[in-house]
Amino acid sequence: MSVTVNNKTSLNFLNGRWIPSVTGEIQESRNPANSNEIVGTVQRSSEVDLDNSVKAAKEALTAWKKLSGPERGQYLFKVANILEQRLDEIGECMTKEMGKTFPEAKGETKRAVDILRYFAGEGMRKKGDVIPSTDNQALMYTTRVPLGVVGVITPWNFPAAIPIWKIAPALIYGNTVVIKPATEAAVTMSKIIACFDEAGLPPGVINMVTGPGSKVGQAMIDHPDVNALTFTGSNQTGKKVAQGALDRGAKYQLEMGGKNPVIVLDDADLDLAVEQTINGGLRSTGQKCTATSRIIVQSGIYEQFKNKLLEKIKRIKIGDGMTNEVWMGPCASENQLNTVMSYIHKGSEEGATLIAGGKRLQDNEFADGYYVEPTVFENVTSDMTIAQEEIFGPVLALMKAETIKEALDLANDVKFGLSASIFTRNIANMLTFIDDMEAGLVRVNAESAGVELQAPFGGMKQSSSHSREQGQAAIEFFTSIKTVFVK
Ligand SMILES: NC(=O)C1=CN([C@@H]2O[C@H](COP(=O)(O)OP(=O)(O)OC[C@H]3O[C@@H](n4cnc5c(N)ncnc54)[C@H](O)[C@@H]3O)[C@@H](O)[C@H]2O)C=CC1
Ligand SMILES: O=C(O)CCC(=O)C(=O)O
Repeated sequence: MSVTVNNKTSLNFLNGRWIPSVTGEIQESRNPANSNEIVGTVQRSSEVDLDNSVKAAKEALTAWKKLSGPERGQYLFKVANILEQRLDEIGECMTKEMGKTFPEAKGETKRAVDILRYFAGEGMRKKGDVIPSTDNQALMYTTRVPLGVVGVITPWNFPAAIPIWKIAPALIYGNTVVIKPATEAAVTMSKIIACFDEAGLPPGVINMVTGPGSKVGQAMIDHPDVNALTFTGSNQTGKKVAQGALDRGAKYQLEMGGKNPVIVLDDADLDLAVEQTINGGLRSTGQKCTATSRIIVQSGIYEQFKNKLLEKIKRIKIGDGMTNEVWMGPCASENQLNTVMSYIHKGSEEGATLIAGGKRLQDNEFADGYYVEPTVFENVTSDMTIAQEEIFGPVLALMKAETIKEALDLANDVKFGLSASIFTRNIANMLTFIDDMEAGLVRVNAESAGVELQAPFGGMKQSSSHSREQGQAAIEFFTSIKTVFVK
């Protein structure tokens, strides 16, 4: 098989200039649908590059934070307009780089445009309150100030939306930014950063350094001039971010894993429940932190639900996300494929019953990609690894419950608490679920994934650092409150 190479090498973006890493090293980004295709190359940077970018961000801070909110907003509107003109180009790059289907990739890029516009508008909104003082001759009020240099560490599963929902609020509230994107999505990120460059943001306001998390990411965690860190990714890395930030008193925010349940009760609309379970569990090849991974079904409709689910899963078209009819693409990388396969083996070893899928696809058009069949287990018990750990792949675990109480006990019996949904027509059951489900995002008669940019997003338990991102919640992380007393 011949190797297709896109010769374009993406550079780091530092102080308003595109420059190579001081290491002189580069790293390939390959298409997970066809590993012979090199999508681009990115800089394999070092701690020195990171340090240089933080210096640039620090220097740019004074002038950037002195601009008015509406002035900063104008820059973000410009970025949004440029990005909007490139939905196809960036969507295609995303599909080729990490495998999600083109409609999903383009939709996500459009979401990034909307996020930019939302936060651009925030520049016009109030950032404080007048509070009555006990002294009737005094004026007391709150205002908000930026944190300084914000370090952004992002994963590969949402290459546009996640970086933008961190960068846009950071910038609008007057911070400057250094981003270290996941290497698996770094070519896409550099195309997005090009939109900031073309919008003419002052040099140093936004900087991008690509490279290994263990070097560049760790250097960002440890850097004394990075005032705050915002992270999305695995729990393992999240803990390192938190510990490092705590050690030096930096502010931090983490969004991490999920083990999200769907509860299907006897009175549910079964067709809707099946459709939404598949959307929530298998879209993006199950690589969302809000993806459905456990399906807890009430015993009265268990067999009926299972049969409908299996019937529908059989019809899923798998393949290269750039092909029109394809519904599910490959895993994002060989590493991720191996992780998913190891969980599938573990599921069988621990006694769950494999009732659909379970294999890597390697014949014909799948030969050079990281494809895995949509997989369903039943007879899954809560003590099994596949019922407890985040798999991040197209693997569903069916569990049976007699009552809503039992279903909720199972649903809550994990260390995570990101998202959850229930299918029922009974309002009392809906309200019980809304009250008792330990998750930051609870959804009724809708899939477990589905984040809206204007609403707070974040998890309970070990899914997050208990903070929220997006919507009005973003100001809480990206600013510091000052209480002012004037007499
Ligand atoms: N909650 C979510 O949205 C995501 C969860 N994951 C979970 O994590 C698993 C592993 O995926 P990875 O890509 O390896 O996640 P990861 O947590 O290693 O990577 C996320 C980001 O952190 C960076 N990073 C890695 N090590 C670092 C360190 N020591 N210091 C600072 N930054 C560091 C990476 O380069 C990347 O930019 C997945 O199988 C999935 O379960 C992965 C991506 C997103
Ligand atoms: O934005 C979304 O649709 C989901 C976000 C998510 O699942 C993730 O961060 O992995």
